[in-house]
Amino acid sequence: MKQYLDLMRHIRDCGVSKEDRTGTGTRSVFGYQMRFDLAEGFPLVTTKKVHLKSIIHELLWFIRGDTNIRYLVQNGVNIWNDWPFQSWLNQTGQADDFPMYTPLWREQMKVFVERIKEDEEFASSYGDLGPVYGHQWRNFEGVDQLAQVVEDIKANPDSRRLLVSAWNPKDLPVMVKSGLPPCHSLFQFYVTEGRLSCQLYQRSADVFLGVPFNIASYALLTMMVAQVTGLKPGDFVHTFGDAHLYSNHLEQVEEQLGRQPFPLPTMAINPDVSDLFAFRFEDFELQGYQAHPHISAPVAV
Ligand SMILES: Nc1nc(=O)c2c([nH]1)NC[C@@H]1CN(c3ccc(C(=O)N[C@@H](CCC(=O)O)C(=O)O)cc3)CN21
Ligand SMILES: O=c1ccn([C@H]2C[C@H](O)[C@@H](COP(=O)(O)O)O2)c(=O)[nH]1
Repeated sequence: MKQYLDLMRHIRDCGVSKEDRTGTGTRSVFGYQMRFDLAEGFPLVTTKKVHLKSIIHELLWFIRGDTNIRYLVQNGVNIWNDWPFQSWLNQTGQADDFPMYTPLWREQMKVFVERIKEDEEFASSYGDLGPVYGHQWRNFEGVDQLAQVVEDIKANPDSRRLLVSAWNPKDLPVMVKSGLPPCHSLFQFYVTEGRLSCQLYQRSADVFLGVPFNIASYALLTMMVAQVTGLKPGDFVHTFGDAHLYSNHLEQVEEQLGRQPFPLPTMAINPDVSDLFAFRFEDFELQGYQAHPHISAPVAV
């Protein structure tokens, strides 16, 4: 994963200091590109341990067209909880009693997550993130973009129009209110010599926390779409708008840059699945993943 370490080093050395919505402060560059040949292994960061389970469940959740955190928390994935939790505290007048990230806040988060798991009605009132990725991929103003692009790849592999957009300007105001406007905003497929490549445009990237997830997620999506269209996985090209390191991640970045990457693992996918919408968690097996210990960092909200 030299590409990823190079990106972190590039931002550290060439980035400029930039304020941001969360008030945390960043070092940032505008415009950058990485490329991963999926035949060389599965691009999961090895210089810190990355929790792949969350990535697979999140991707399956997007593909289902789901936008409620209930599926995620029922599968032990907690990466999307902060936003609905905080918004529940705000809506129910509890925000002052549970200041963000205090031990009390964390305790109350557990209460919230348990209710999401157990109480379907509560989950539908407070667990929904609004029309985020899953919604736009499967139902962008009534269009199932994901089903359509799979059919288009099969029928017309030379097409230069194989795009899926999560960026729906009409839905932006409501996304801003109940979650976040999409960071991985648009992706395009490309077929040549029996190989399927995918390029993602990511408008905004938290390079330490979010990007290892984003790379693995799109690499996996590319492999899945390749399998169901009878192609071999090609390159995953990752293009960035505002690529940043949060100022409270800089020590963690140094620690990671001091580590030697391990060889990439491989991803085995159940070869019997031929429908993109039929994949289950059990269909994926990561093999030979060797990684340095996990490094934790606060997520900017
Ligand atoms: N500031 C910010 N960065 C992000 O990466 C991000 C957002 N906001 N908002 C929406 C989603 C949610 N994503 C997240 C949220 C949390 C983690 C996180 O805390 N990761 C830890 C633990 C992961 C685990 O529980 O397995 C990590 O060390 O990677 C990662 C990505 C990516 N996105
Ligand atoms: O998949 C994701 C989702 C989010 N992020 C990061 C990028 C930014 O740091 C924040 C979003 O804040 P905005 O002000 O809306 O840009 O989340 C990511 O890296 N990957």
